[in-house]
Amino acid sequence: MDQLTSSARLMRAAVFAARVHAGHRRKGAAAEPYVNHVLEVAQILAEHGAPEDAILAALLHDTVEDSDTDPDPITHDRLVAEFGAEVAGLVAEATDDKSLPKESRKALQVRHAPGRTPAAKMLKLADKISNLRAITASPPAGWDHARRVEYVGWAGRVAAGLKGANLALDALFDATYRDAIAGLARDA
Ligand SMILES: Nc1nc2c(ncn2[C@@H]2O[C@H](COP(=O)(O)OP(=O)(O)O)[C@@H](OP(=O)(O)OP(=O)(O)O)[C@H]2O)c(=O)[nH]1
Repeated sequence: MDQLTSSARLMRAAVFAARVHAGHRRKGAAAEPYVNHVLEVAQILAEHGAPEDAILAALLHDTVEDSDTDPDPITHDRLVAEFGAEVAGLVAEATDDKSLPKESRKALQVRHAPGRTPAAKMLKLADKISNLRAITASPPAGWDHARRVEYVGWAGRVAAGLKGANLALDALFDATYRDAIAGLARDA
């Protein structure tokens, strides 16, 4: 990997993610290809001065979590081999333990946020920015108003523990959160 240019590394990660997520769709009514989300998270980071390893990890951040039932799941060791230990470590920080019940996973995201590394904080904050934008623009089919309110409130509690690593991202989260609240108020 070391001899690749940074744009070659980025494109390698983008293609890797596109292949892993080839059969995945977002939950929103528009059912966008899942890879659109990871590209958006990477774009948010690139536009707000995040380190390159965080941008690569953004492209890859759901590859382990979302391939766990595949015949050939993506493992941490595979990411280390393909993209290096730094990037694989950031993906690991952003990966939920899907063996836990959903309520525990959600509580752990809030509890673990303040102790994440700075690059992982940026990645998770950009992830929440993308998910809040999606809640406003194309809410998951079947999510009633109360469920959207619950999600937005929970995302705000996770984000509170992620702030301080990148002030521009903090400000973008706050603006996105305000838009999400305004959207919920309009729909109430
Ligand atoms: N808002 C939104 N979320 C979607 C969409 N499509 C897929 N998702 C995923 O669904 C999760 C929210 O759905 P929930 O029912 O609350 O949780 P779960 O999928 O983890 O069980 C988000 O997790 P998360 O914990 O917020 O993010 P992550 O840390 O897993 O990436 C996100 O990864 C979409 O169109 N809009």
